[in-house]
Amino acid sequence: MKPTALHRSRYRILGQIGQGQFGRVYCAVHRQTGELVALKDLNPQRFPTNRFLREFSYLVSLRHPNIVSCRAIEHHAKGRYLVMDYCEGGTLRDLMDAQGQLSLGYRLNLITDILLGLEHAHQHNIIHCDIKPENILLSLTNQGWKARITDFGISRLSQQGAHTGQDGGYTGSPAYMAPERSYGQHSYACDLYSVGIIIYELLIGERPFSGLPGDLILAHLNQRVTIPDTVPPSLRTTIERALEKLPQRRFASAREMLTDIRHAAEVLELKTPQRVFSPPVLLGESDGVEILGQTPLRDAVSYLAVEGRLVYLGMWKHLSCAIYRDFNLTGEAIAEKSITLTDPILELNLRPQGCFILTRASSRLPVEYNLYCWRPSLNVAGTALEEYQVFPPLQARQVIHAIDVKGRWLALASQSNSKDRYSQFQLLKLPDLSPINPPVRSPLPPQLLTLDNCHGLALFPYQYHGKQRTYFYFFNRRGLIIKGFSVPLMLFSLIPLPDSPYQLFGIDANEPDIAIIIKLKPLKVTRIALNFAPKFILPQSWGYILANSQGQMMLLDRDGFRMAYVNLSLKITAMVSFGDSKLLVASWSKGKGMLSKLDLSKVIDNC
Ligand SMILES: Nc1ncnc2c1ncn2[C@@H]1O[C@H](COP(=O)(O)OP(=O)(O)OP(=O)(O)O)[C@@H](O)[C@H]1O
Repeated sequence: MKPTALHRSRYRILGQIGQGQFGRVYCAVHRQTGELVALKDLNPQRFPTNRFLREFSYLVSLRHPNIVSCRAIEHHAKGRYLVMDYCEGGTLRDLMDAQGQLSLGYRLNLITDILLGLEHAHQHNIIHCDIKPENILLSLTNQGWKARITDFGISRLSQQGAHTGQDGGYTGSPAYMAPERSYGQHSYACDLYSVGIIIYELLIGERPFSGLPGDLILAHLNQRVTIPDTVPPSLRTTIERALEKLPQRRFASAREMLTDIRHAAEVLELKTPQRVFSPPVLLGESDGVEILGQTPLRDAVSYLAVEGRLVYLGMWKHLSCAIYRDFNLTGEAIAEKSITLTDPILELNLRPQGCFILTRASSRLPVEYNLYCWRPSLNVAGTALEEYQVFPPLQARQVIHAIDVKGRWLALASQSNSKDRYSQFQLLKLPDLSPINPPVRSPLPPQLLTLDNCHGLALFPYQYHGKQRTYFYFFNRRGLIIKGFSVPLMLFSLIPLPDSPYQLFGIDANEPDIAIIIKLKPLKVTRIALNFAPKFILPQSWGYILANSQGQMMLLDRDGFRMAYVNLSLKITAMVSFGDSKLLVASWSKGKGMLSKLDLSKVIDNC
């Protein structure tokens, strides 16, 4: 249940991100500035005031890019929140668990971030006492992830010295706990030991010791750390020194450990900035793709769309619709209809009313956009019929549009003149195009998209002073624009998942072989390394089909985990999915075209 007092607060809650021992954590956006924050709801019954004040006092005194800062306390009817910087990438644990293999340089960058944050805390006499991947959050930057330390709930001031029993039982995590912690000693070296375990885990893929808490404590005290030969020698010595049993034998400070890591990176000739991920290992060609049928094509098809048993094929100014016997598109088409438009096709959108076609006449001035709705059908006698609607022309230099999922309204941003980067943004009722709201002046968004039948999204990617961000503005069906938030990425086009439209998929414009999944409520960003830059992105109920024009195809599940890599060996010009696991692929090679009907179910079942 959302806390009611927040409705009147400066923040609008986007969703719950997590649940700690002491209360829930929400992702919220500042209503005026669009800044994202995490609101940590600290239940006064479960979170003692002394612990709350301790965490708060530590956090406000620590201002560093690698520490999650606390900005304020927000009081509400049932308690209080810590207002904190929001980290959209989740925890380091999430990144370690994700399938994408982080490049070595990038893993060292993350360690560097943690040590920079720790150095700052130690300079303020604060020992964190619970460094572990779950307490390292990730913020998105133009260069990738930035690691930031959080959760100073059991931290201590270094002057507090060695004593036990004041933590109320919150003594840290045994897997990352330095040996001396088990007999109540705290020093900066404890935190460096925990970083040593994280390095071990990041490089080797598992922790040096495992077992129940008691076994772990004994292992930290007595067991030798064995480091596999795969670890480069320069990093082996770093780990050995960080994991020394005696604190005085470890690095003297976070700065010293940092220098050591940087030296190791130099020895290994790891250049910065590093790619985030190593290219994924190809999963091999799959012979699981079944060809259900192939039909020759006369032209190179640029648009393909399927609605029930209707298949639309678009090329230049021509659109044809093949009508099949059933939804599996079995056999040959039983009827066909086609139209030739005055101008080239720019976009096709299937809605319950039919196929909305946007064309652009750039050879005439002023440039004219035309919207049509075309609906072929079959009568009981088996004759193909058609209904056709032409909307009034839109004269503008550039038009960006999105049609509501039920085809009841159209969001339109039109720019009349190239010197003016602003556009008129308006919602129009369909089918008569009567205005819903007076036009609003806004920069021209490269993409408008509808999320559900009441809400849409406008994307505004910007670049200034070398920094890049994409702003998300939401609008409702009455044309009211709600300022959203921004992410430090250049995104020009996002695709919603059909049954979960608040999950968007896109490609980082700066790294075209990195896919981005953005969950909007609450905001969570995932980056996925691909083997290629996809040209075709087909969202499915189970995940995503990605392909390039050379026929390389990758299947991802809904969270971006790689399921399969397939080489279709086709020069693809257009593709569309139908059913839950079937594809229609239009290809063109050496003057010959082919429409292939493929079944991916075996590939999907094998994943
Ligand atoms: N500033 C933040 N930005 C983004 N996500 C956050 C932020 N703070 C916390 N979270 C998310 O909320 C979850 C819960 O965090 P919280 O700090 O309350 O609990 P915890 O670390 O799991 O446990 P504990 O109660 O022991 O501190 C975390 O796992 C993390 O994913």
